[in-house]
Amino acid sequence: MPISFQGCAFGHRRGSRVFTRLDLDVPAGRTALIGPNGCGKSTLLGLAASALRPGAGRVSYEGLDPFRRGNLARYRALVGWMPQGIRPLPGLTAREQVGYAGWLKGMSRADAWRRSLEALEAVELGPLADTRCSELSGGQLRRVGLAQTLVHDAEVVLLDEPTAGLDPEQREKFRGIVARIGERGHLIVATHDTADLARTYDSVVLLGRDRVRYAGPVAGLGALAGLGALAGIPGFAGEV
Ligand SMILES: Nc1ncnc2c1ncn2[C@@H]1O[C@H](COP(=O)(O)OP(=O)(O)OP(=O)(O)O)[C@@H](O)[C@H]1O
Repeated sequence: MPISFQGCAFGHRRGSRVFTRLDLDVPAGRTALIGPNGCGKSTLLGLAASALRPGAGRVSYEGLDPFRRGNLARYRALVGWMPQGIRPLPGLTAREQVGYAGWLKGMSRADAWRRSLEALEAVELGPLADTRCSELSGGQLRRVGLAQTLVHDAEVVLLDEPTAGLDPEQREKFRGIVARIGERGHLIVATHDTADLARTYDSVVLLGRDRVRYAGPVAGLGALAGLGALAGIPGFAGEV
């Protein structure tokens, strides 16, 4: 199991809890994380990325707990995270921004620089490597964000709504890139883009308020759709 949540409690503010006791083994391979607005998808990814620390319980990747002494840097080198809202760093080109992300993850400057171009090529942005990020479109900037998570060869890639706000053409391109990333390691993608889940993902985790309603193969979601359990998930067309 790539990422495991054991009895996790978390609230962004004192007195409010997104999770009171989350138990979840995220399936291996490509997993879509779906659920209604505000159910905690971004929070779950933030916990998986070790950007958020559970108030109780633990999150681990193959047994590695990021908050155990001395583990944090190693954990973050293994787990890449693309949060919502990638911002261009002032004055930096796409390659510089991606290389900087690699350096922050502990790569040498030379390795980060070399790998940054490969990561940009993996997201089909090689030709724009020397363009300033501030001049890129929203979809292109999202791909820079994706390259930032790939630059250090993470074994698990977490993407928070990577296709939100993209036009259908860019969305389709993104799906292809996501499918290729899934071939190299584990991938967990929070998404409202639920059309055609079976084409892009192996498994689905359906989150409800403070609980996991389903975790398993995409095909198993069909039965839930029949029970109306998917009502209220924006964009969910019913068919998977
Ligand atoms: N920084 C924050 N401070 C306080 N509350 C927060 C913060 N971030 C999220 N929340 C609250 O935590 C809950 C879960 O939010 P989260 O963003 O994880 O849900 P989500 O499923 O990703 O939502 P969406 O589908 O709308 O992106 C919501 O009630 C939200 O209002």
